[in-house]
Amino acid sequence: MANRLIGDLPKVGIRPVIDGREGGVRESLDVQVMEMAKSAAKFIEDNLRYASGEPVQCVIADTCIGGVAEAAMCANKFKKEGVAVSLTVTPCWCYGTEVMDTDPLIPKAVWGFNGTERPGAVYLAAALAGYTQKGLPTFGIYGRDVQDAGDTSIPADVQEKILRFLKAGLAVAQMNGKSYLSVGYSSMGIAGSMVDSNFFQDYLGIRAEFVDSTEILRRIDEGIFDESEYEKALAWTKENCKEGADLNNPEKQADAARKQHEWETVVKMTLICRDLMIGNPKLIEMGYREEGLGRNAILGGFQGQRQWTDYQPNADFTEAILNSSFDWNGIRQSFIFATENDSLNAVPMLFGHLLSNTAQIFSDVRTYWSPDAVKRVTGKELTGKAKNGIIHLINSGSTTLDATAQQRDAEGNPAMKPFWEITEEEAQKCLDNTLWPQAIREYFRGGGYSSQFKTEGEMPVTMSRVNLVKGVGPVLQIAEGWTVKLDQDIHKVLDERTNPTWPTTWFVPRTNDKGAFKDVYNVMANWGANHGAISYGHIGADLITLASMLRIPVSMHNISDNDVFRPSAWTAFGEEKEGSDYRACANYGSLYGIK
Ligand SMILES: C[C@H](O)[C@@H](O)[C@@H](O)C(=O)CO
Ligand SMILES: [Mn+2]
Repeated sequence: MANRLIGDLPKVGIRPVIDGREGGVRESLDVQVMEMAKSAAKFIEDNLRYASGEPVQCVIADTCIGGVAEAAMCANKFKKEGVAVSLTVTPCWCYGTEVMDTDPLIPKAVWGFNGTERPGAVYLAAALAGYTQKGLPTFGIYGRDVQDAGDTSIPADVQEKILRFLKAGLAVAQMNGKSYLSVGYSSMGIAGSMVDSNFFQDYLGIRAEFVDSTEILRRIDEGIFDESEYEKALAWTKENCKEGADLNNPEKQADAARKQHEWETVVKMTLICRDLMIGNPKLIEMGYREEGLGRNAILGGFQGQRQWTDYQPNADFTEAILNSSFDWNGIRQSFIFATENDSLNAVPMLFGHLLSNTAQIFSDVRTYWSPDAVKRVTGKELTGKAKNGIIHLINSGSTTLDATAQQRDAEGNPAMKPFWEITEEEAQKCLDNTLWPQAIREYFRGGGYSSQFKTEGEMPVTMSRVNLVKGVGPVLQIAEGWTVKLDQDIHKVLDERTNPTWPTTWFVPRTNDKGAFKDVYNVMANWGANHGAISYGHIGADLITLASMLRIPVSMHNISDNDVFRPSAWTAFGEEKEGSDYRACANYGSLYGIK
């Protein structure tokens, strides 16, 4: 397990704040306050991991913070230690603005212990008023039930909020300073593939890097890849990636020599795209230092259609393998690599990956199938979760093989797990449940191999998407729901009406009878673009928290109001949560934008 990007992993800073009155009050609290910080740190280190697998690291201030000097000492320590998210904790009254964390770029929360002997919760209210007055949005955490003064346990509702805040805060920190790698540029007029470097820079702290697709040809032609890894990768591919039926018209079918060439090319493309993203020390040894350094890319996309795919094998294999949690080198952290260079779908994939540590599905949000239409074309009824209609998620390339639903959670349910929990057998099953048919040459003149599978199980998932709206900026949409397994007869008829060489996921969003979630049809009708990013698990509430940190308003979601956790200042923008979110995001503006 290793962080493969340049830059240290961001740490969580814990700030124990205290009533600074020495000569009785402070002394009576010092131990308890520091204990609260230590128990928070232990809880965090035991429960959270970075996407690269390491346990999250905490740093605690050297002393409790009773006033501005100790606040400055703490800020100094945090800077040296690489703290990027801060959690202030206290069971007692402290001096609001005197002990605050004033770094505007660090996501921050204050946990005020709900006791009444020493009023932590009343400090919390004073502190949050100060943060709001100074334009430093901060999350307030305060347990529902009063605890006894000596109680060092963390109640469940507080635990949930701490984890939600930190997952989102660490996602903000992990992406900051990294790159989006655009291989090629705009694909078939898809607006999301007209990569907006100002959006990436201002909202995410990510630089957009552009590499023309000819660089891939150069590296293939000049042998700028690790030849020994290529041999290993090709042998592994031959053994583990079974070729599917060639559904091209006979006159369009490639001959065996061409097919062999295409396999070799797509394997080389995979190595090269990965090297472009994160570099490769082997290339440096080979004398290609510039290439070997890579581009520090935490996400990327491949234009493909059409200039590349009209001429060369498509990148479906490359994208699918990079987005999976395993390859010829074994089980590893998945990459985030969008097809059609749809950067606005790569971003929610990155959000999902950093929040859940799992591989992500990229898909066209292709068809809404009503129960009546399914009945008409198959003669059969949709049942179970699917009974009110389904959305067909399908696309060439990019869908992670983890989405075959061959991994199992602790209870034996289908799952997509963080890579360190995936077993060799599970990875093998994902591969065994995938075929690789030749690309349909009417679409892909240069050929290539698409992954073909269906998501064989019911899993909780969350679909999300960023859209850029002129005059507003980015907005995020979120739909929690489930993948569903259809009767094979229904699946076959519906799948064959589309492109049966591609991976299929049947999705049912959770509906609630109102607005965009009135029914399944309305979810599809309200989706802002042709693509969706689908993450394992119900992570909608985490996405909402993350979006608020990045000042990206959420335009559509089906999360219960009780789970919406945003900086306390949002309440000052009105009671109706969607409107207040837009106003708050507009007021604070992008996190990294220089105005
Ligand atoms: C082959 C086609 O051009 C597909 O790539 C197309 O349906 C899309 O995926 C559009 O996003
Ligand atoms: Mn597409």
